[in-house]
Amino acid sequence: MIPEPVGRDFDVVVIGAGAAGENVAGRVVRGGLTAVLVEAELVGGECSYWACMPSKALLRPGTALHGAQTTPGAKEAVTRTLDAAAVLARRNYFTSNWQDDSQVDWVSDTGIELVRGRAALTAPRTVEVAGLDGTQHRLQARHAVVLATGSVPNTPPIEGLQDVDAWGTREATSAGEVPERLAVLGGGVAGTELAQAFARLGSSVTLIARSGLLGSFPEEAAQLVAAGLRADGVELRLHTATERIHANDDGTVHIALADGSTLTADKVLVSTGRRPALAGLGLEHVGFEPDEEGRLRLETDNTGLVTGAGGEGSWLYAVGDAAGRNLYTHQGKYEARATGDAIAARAKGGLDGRPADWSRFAQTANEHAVPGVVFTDPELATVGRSLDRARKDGYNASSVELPIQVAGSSLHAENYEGWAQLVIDEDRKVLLGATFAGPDVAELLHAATVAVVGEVPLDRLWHAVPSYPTISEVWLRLLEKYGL
Ligand SMILES: Cc1cc2nc3c(=O)[nH]c(=O)nc-3n(C[C@H](O)[C@H](O)[C@H](O)COP(=O)(O)OP(=O)(O)OC[C@H]3O[C@@H](n4cnc5c(N)ncnc54)[C@H](O)[C@@H]3O)c2cc1C
Ligand SMILES: NC(=O)c1ccc[n+]([C@@H]2O[C@H](COP(=O)([O-])OP(=O)(O)OC[C@H]3O[C@@H](n4cnc5c(N)ncnc54)[C@H](O)[C@@H]3O)[C@@H](O)[C@H]2O)c1
Repeated sequence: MIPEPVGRDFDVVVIGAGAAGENVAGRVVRGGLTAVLVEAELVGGECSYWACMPSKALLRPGTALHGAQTTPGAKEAVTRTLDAAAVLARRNYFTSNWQDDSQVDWVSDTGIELVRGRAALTAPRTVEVAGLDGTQHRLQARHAVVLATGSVPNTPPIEGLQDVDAWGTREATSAGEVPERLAVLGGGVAGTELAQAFARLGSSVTLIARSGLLGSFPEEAAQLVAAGLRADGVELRLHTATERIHANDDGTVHIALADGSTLTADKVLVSTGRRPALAGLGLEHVGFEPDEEGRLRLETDNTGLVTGAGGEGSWLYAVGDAAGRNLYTHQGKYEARATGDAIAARAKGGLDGRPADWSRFAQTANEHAVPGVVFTDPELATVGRSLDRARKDGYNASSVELPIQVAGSSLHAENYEGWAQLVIDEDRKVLLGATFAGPDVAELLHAATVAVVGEVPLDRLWHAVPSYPTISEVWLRLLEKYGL
């Protein structure tokens, strides 16, 4: 017999305790409301244990070593390759050995209630949880339910893939061993970063992508990353579909490509994109039906409020990967701050309808200034609109681009190669976007984000003098090339 659920009321029920869920719960509590977080796995979510933190921990030692190897005077001191065991151990440290105690402490210190279990909506404002300890919970939300359930990996329709013991990004980022031969399927951010990480740890890596590498980034920038991977021995099989995969008797994997070639690997990593984790959440009980492909999609307004949810008033929100706009931790946390503040304000009657752009309740940066960094070596950092996107969005846009060749870059590393681009709104003379590629350019990005968000006029940006001799001097060269 299924026991009667334990019923409790909260102002806000947040499903999913990843970065986005934690932040939305934190904001509503700060706003004077009560909140419960429901988590089926580890408090902290994908980023802490199987995504950002472990992947960057795997990449950073290789970047540091390569930095020394490209700096005469230091390179003579480098006599060995990476210590893979030490890198994996440091990665374990950064995932807290997949223990969530410190994040659980934060939740409790913040005054948020935690329920461990799998949650689903059974009616508007009603969430039932199958507790991991066997308890059934019925959580009633007075003001809002927030979906912060993250995303799940896409599985490409490749014959035989289901029968192979392939890695997803979870298995790759938590790997205990470095495979001798690794085949990576997918040329997006995850595939590119992990291909380089494992190549530098000693794997012989082949990356197979049905289109180009990092196809959503400017071509010149992506080419620098491709050159970096090739220099590390990664074989790039671009514009090549994968037709069939099967496991050999000796445990290796045979991969047949559409161009007729084949390869054998000890492990296959599938990193072919992700989609919002919305299945099994009971959304059919509150008015949503899957599309013809069986997938659920939610539309949200600029506060994260889901449009079209059944029941009285505005009560269903989605943030982070679950909202499906920008699959980045920092942007999910940004959405969570705005959504949490909007829920608290609405609960007190302090916010009616759609907030003004750039108000604290609106996720306006989602439309204009999303930053992203590909943590390969060289790095690729971009914010805002590409030239193409800007023109498609109706802007009278131009661009200016340059190789990064300033005193700061030549001091930074021998044969420093980089590329930078600004995208400019010709009508308002402000920045719409910026891209930098090159060793250690990630930290250049926030200056560009500030300029895009602040809509700083170019003739004022001219007065933002980059220190000499830093790589940031490329800003000056770009503005000079533009005509200032
Ligand atoms: C390999 C890799 C590397 C990445 N690196 C970066 C990076 O360097 N920088 C960056 O900004 N982004 C990076 N990302 C993206 C980043 O990981 C995600 O954008 C981020 O984790 C999303 O946070 P979230 O809180 O929305 O979802 P998640 O972190 O996925 O959290 C969702 C939580 O909800 C829980 N949950 C789901 N369904 C239920 C349910 N029904 N009941 C209860 N709990 C539930 C899950 O267990 C999970 O803990 C990377 C992604 C990958 C795959
Ligand atoms: N540094 C970071 O911030 C970082 C790092 C890793 C991942 N992420 C996030 O995680 C998300 C997932 O990363 P990802 O690299 O898996 O996704 P992605 O969308 O960046 O790349 C997916 C790749 O898989 C390919 N692909 C898709 N379907 C395919 C199919 N059927 N067959 C073959 N190839 C196929 C695409 O062409 C693309 O190259 C991204 O949206 C990204 O925002 C961020």
